[in-house]
Amino acid sequence: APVHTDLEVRKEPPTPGCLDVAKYLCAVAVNKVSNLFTGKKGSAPGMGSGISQPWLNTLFHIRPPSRTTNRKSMASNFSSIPILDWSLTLDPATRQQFVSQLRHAAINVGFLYLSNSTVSQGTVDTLISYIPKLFVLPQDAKEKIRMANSEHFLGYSRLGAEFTKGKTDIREQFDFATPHASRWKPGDPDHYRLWGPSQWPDEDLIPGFKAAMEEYLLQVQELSYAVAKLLSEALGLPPDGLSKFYDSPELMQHRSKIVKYPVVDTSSQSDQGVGPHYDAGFLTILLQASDHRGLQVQNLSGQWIDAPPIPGTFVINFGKAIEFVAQGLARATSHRVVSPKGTTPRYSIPFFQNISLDARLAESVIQCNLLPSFPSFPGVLNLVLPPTHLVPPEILKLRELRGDVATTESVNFSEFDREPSGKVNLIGRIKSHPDVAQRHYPVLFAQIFPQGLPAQGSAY
Ligand SMILES: O=C(O)CCC(=O)C(=O)O
Ligand SMILES: [Fe+2]
Repeated sequence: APVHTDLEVRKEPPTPGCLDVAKYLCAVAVNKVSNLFTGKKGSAPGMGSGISQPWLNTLFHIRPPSRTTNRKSMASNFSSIPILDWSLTLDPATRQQFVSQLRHAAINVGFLYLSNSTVSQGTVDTLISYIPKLFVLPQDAKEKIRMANSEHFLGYSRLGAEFTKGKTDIREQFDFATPHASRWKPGDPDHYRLWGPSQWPDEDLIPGFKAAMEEYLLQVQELSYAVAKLLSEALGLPPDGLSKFYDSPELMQHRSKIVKYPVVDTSSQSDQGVGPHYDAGFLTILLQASDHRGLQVQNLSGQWIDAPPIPGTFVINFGKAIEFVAQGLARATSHRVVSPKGTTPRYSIPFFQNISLDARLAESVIQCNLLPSFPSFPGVLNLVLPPTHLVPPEILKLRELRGDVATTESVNFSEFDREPSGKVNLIGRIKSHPDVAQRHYPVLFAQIFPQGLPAQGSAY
């Protein structure tokens, strides 16, 4: 598979000339004025303006987060994951304390535990009680809802179907998502087909499971929006500062999966539950659904730190999309799962909060880079650009205090600098599940896998 490293994609673009700058500003102005007439929400044009993205990167000093070896001391390096108490958010006297802790976790760790969240423990316990029943369903009942049936990449993946970094991931899983009717119609881009209905196991084989999972997804979805508001404040923005990246709730779909990591015996050559990777979106909310260690998180200098299950908590981590729009201030942290030892499997339920399929992240970075460069022409600029910074410069400075981050083995979701979010996610899904892609997205499949179907997909 043509897997790019972050460094490979960041080739030096040609230096733009005055004419190019003028061309860009004209394109922005036309876009802005046409938005006034069409009533569309304003956004600076990027790829759509006929100007290449690498060049926009140079023009507006877009600097994707660096992942080179350490140059500075790691004063803030971490050896454990902070635990944040959601009940602090309920009292105006302590809310700001939570926001500060969230800021620290987002900038310096990229992971946190959340206790006392809004998700009911009863809902969690009910869902956990279904997990063993789900995996002992007869194999033909599982295959009936296999992912290959679904252009939305939802459904069952048998053990060993994926790999990361050239090695098989030893896990079995069911992908489900929040309810959604596909918006795609002929002529729409392929990535609109990414979201659509889940495939559920037969109700009479596992009565009540669908309702339990849907209730869980609903509550975790609510929590994810509430966390995004606080994260926005932690990044120095108003509570709704990230809301432009989401469509209205009925147009959004968020994805989750129920994962089983079987025990591998000591003679096994591999204990890779899932190999090192980043998550894609803004937030992942993970339920560790059994009492097994296995999740590990890479700290700033590249050491693997355990994130053991803590009863009554969720693990929250940040994905490549938020790292990109926050210009590396919030970290997408590399993580992996090591297979459990002992006699019982490890279970987990990650929930991946999506952003709008149409969100073009590079454009929000352009806006916040351009404004401080031309402080003396605010009137003119207000005409051509929305007067919003994404992350205020004084908060962005905290990135420098953190220092650089060690090189990691994780490589994925590097296309946010040029593709809409939906396309980036679709590419990730195609690489993870090439058999599904070959069936439902033959053109993109052929671009990504010109040699044909690889033996396995690479789990993202
Ligand atoms: O199972 C876990 O604890 C984490 C899984 C994970 O990182 C993922 O599927 O993206
Ligand atoms: Fe992950």
